[in-house]
Amino acid sequence: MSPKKTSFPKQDIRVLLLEGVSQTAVDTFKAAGYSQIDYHAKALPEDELKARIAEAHIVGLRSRTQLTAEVLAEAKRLVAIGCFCIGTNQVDLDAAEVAGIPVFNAPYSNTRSVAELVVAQAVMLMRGIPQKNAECHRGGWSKAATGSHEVRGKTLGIIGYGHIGTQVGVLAEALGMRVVFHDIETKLSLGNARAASGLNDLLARADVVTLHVPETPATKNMFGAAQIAAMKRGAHLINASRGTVVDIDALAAALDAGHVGGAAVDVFPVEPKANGDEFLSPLRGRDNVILTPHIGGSTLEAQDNIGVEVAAKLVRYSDNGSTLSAVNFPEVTLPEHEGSLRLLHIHRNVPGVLSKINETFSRHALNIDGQFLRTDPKVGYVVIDVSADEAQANALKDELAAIPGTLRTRVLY
Ligand SMILES: NC(=O)C1=CN([C@@H]2O[C@H](COP(=O)(O)OP(=O)(O)OC[C@H]3O[C@@H](n4cnc5c(N)ncnc54)[C@H](O)[C@@H]3O)[C@@H](O)[C@H]2O)C=CC1
Ligand SMILES: O=C(O)C(=O)COP(=O)(O)O
Repeated sequence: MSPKKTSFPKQDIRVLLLEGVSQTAVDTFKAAGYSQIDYHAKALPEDELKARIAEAHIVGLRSRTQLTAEVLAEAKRLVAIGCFCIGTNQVDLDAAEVAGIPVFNAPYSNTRSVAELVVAQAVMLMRGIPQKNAECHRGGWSKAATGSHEVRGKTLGIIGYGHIGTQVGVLAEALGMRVVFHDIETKLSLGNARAASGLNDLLARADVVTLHVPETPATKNMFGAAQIAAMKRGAHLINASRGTVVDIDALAAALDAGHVGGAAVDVFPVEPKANGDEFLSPLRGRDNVILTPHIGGSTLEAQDNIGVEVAAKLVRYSDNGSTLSAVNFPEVTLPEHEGSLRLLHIHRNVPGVLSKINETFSRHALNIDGQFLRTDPKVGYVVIDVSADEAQANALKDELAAIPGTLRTRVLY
């Protein structure tokens, strides 16, 4: 990537990186000419987050930092947000959109890491290894096959058959498991996996149930006492999706009652804010539960790939205006604009804005080399490549900024 000049000099663009995102992200920004990088190994307390985000043009975070509407209200200069992970539920996506801020994530880079962990957990749970491990640590020794099973020939039920769920299915089939899945969308089955006829059908059949849905209003507490009761007695539950998806008290009760044979849980309704803070959960202290501190995607391979993927998307937006793969914003894929200046105009999607933009251009009688427009119900994003010098482009930018409904304007040289 060759450093390109933007209306706002690159050396003044401040990049705030939180939660110890990979060094590959820093390297990607630096290689693209961004030198002002404020790097933090941890999430920041809210007060400090507000103070730092007020100065930032680009922010990168993982799943812990909550970018609420209140925090975003402080982010007066912010042009883009990068979630260096898959989930984007920690960001108020609507508030970001109406502030004219696209949000990017890494939809694939850590999926394999989660899938490997989940399949390993299925094997461990079916063998009763968590209990045997705990017993040995206490000096116990109980060599027996009771309650210990191969996964071969057993049924894995996958709820949410997306990027992670499908990979879990493929790996599980390689171990000889039967795979059934449930999704709200019609999905192409990979291998011999089969769609269940509904969630209850899956629960009635599965020896191990694993959740891979995003956090949405519909998935909050979607796995409660009724769903747990519908599982086969002694079946195991794995949750590496989001902590809010499972009613954790209902799970604890079902484990105590022996209805659920074991569980592996990586995500929790409330997670400690920082390493070293106490982890509180009703699931603590049970030998048949594998507890992990939200590390499903935390492998060096995944983190390095995510660093490059998300930083490259942020650089591309900052340098070129492309919003390809933004999760909350009209998506525009843009060619390079050699020989033209590029004006970006983000506005509320209300009647009359486009005609005012076009009037502005016709007043200046400049040659338009390219025009790109995408809208969604809330926001319109117009990109105009124009043969103009810097002074003309800046004059145009000021006029565009004055159009009622404008959220943001930028010029890319
Ligand atoms: N533990 C960890 O460290 C990690 C956790 N995750 C979590 O895993 C989630 C899933 O990741 P991907 O597979 O990449 O997402 P994805 O978007 O590719 O797949 C999610 C699937 O769930 C389905 N779905 C949505 N609502 C549903 C519902 N109510 N019932 C059944 N299916 C439903 C969707 O149609 C989609 O097929 C992420 O959103 C994130 O929250 C992701 C990476 C790491
Ligand atoms: O990718 C996700 O959605 C995850 O849950 C991983 O989050 P993290 O980057 O480990 O904070």
